[in-house]
Amino acid sequence: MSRQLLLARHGQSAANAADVFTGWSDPPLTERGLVEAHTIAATLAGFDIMPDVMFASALHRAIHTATIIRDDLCLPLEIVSSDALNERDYGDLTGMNKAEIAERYGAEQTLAWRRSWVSEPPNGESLRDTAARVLPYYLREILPSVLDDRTVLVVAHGNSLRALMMVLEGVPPSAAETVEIGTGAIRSYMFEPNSRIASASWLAGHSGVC
Ligand SMILES: O=C(O)[C@H](O)COP(=O)(O)O
Repeated sequence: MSRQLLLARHGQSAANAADVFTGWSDPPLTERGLVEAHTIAATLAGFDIMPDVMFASALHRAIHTATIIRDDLCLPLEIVSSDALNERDYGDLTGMNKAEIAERYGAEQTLAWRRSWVSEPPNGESLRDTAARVLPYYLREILPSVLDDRTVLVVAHGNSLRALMMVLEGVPPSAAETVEIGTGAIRSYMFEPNSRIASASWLAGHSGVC
């Protein structure tokens, strides 16, 4: 009996390394990102955790990270991929350097675009918008597997996972900026049969650079 949900952020991408807003753009993993993906697998193995269901977004950096984890752990699984788990759409900020945007629009506005619950980047999604597409998918596709006594691994993105974590952990919108998941980090939840969360913990650090 397991009922364990694991959320892992993809390894570092080329856009993360260049400090640009990534959003729905589709850069590859860097060398460091590849190492982070292998490290996620090693960490899970170290805890004796073998996922039996795996989800990923439809973006390359998440699918590649999930594939490395699956192959390192020799798991005979198909990775279920969905764009419902994609990164928040950063709209017109996509591809722009984060430090340059902070200089142009100010640190406060940039922080609001990056970390508030309701602030929408121009032509992009707020974190609330991102939650509104992640949560139905979580309730429909992911939670039923967890409650079916599975160990479920979801490989996705900084903001699609933040949105999910906020709801799972009851973090109010006013505290949105306190929730962070770095590249290669793993958040683990154990569930009770009634779908309540019994415990939450980090299996790997959440203080990545991006
Ligand atoms: O899309 C991005 O740029 C990153 O995945 C997350 O960026 P953020 O830390 O600015 O939200």
